[in-house]
Parts: sequence; structure tokens; C-alpha cells
Amino acid sequence: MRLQLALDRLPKDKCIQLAEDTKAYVDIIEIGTGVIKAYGMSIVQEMRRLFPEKTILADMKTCDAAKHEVRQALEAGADITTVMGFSADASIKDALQEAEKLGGQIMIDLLGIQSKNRVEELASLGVELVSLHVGKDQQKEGAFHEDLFQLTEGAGLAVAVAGGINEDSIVGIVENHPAIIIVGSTITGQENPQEIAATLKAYMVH
Ligand SMILES: O=C([C@H](O)CO)[C@H](O)[C@H](O)COP(=O)(O)O
Repeated sequence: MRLQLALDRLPKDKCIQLAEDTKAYVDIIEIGTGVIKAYGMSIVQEMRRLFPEKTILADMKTCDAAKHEVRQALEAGADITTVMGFSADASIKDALQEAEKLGGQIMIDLLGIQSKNRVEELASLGVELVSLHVGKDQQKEGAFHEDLFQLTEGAGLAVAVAGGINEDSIVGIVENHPAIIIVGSTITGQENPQEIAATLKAYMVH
């Protein structure tokens, strides 16, 4: 089970500092969508250079022109890039094909998807990794809840989870054995991010 640190809505120097401070506990560094919109591929390149031993995920949230955007992210140094699950099948296929060509991986973001049917379709298109995601705005009505695991049950997919995960919710989440737990604000909003990252990671390894 891997811990992914989501770096969202932060200036570049703060992203770098957070990645540095928490690196003993974090397996995957996620460069958040808004951060990519602010700095473009240069921050992906910089994180790759600064953290060569880490898996880097570019949260591109691609929904069209998938071949181009997947190439952009992977050529900049990302290992994984995200594509939205509601995208056209043609986009999903292009993304998977391009990632395979370049030796990277696609994480399909299931934000907004409620039907198991779509999840099964995605699996039949060759998708292997998805994220069950409660978006920032949706979190006003509640953070990630274990009920969401039902959506991917039996689909044979590696599952990441995201959306307001904290010390209270992580215990129940770990019991469902996701491949990746994605945590943003709970770590990045702390005065001592290293301490909270260590606490969260400890729940994942015991
Ligand atoms: O993907 C995310 C969200 O859509 C903002 O871009 C976050 O990275 C993800 O939700 C994790 O962040 P927290 O919810 O703050 O833990």
C-alpha cells in the first residue's frame, strides 16, 4: 500500500519543501492539477530532477487530446498521469496506448462516476489503475467514505482513494486494502507535515 502526497493550490517552493520534508514516508509525489496549471510541465521536470527515487504523478485530469497530454506529462518525467473516467473511450484507449509506448502508467480518475457499468467498461478497455475520488468541492458534503469501494468491487482493478482523507478515516480505508492512499490537505495544511505523514504511513504498514 503506497502513500501519495497530493500537492495542490501551493506555490512551487512550498511544493518542493513539502516533498522534501515528507520524503521518508511518501511513495508517490502528486503534482496537483492547479499546480500544473500555474507552472506547466516545468514543475514536473523539476520534481523529477529533485526526487529521482520517487514515483511522480502528474494530476493532468486529461479528458480529451489524450495522446498529446499523456506524452507531455510522461516526457516531462512523470511516471503516472491521470485521465478522467468519463472521457470518450477513444481518449482512454489513446492514453493507455501512449503510456505503454513511453513506459508510463495511467490512473483513471473516477470523479463523478457512479455506475459500475462504466467501471467495467474501463476495465475492458485495458485500464488497470483507477482512483475513487471525492473532489474538493464535493467534500463540502462529506469526505471519502468506505462505501465508495463498492464501485470498483470485483472489477479486478488496482484502486487508489482520495478526498479529504485524514487520521480518523484512514483506519477503515486501510482495512479495504487500496493500492494507493492519496492525501493532500491533511498533510500540506499542517505545521508539521512530516509528523502527520509519519502517522498516516504507520497506519498503512501495520
Ligand atoms: O485531486 C485532488 C483534487 O481534485 C484537487 O485537485 C486532490 O489531489 C485529492 O482530492 C487529494 O487532496 P485532499 O482531498 O486535500 O486530501
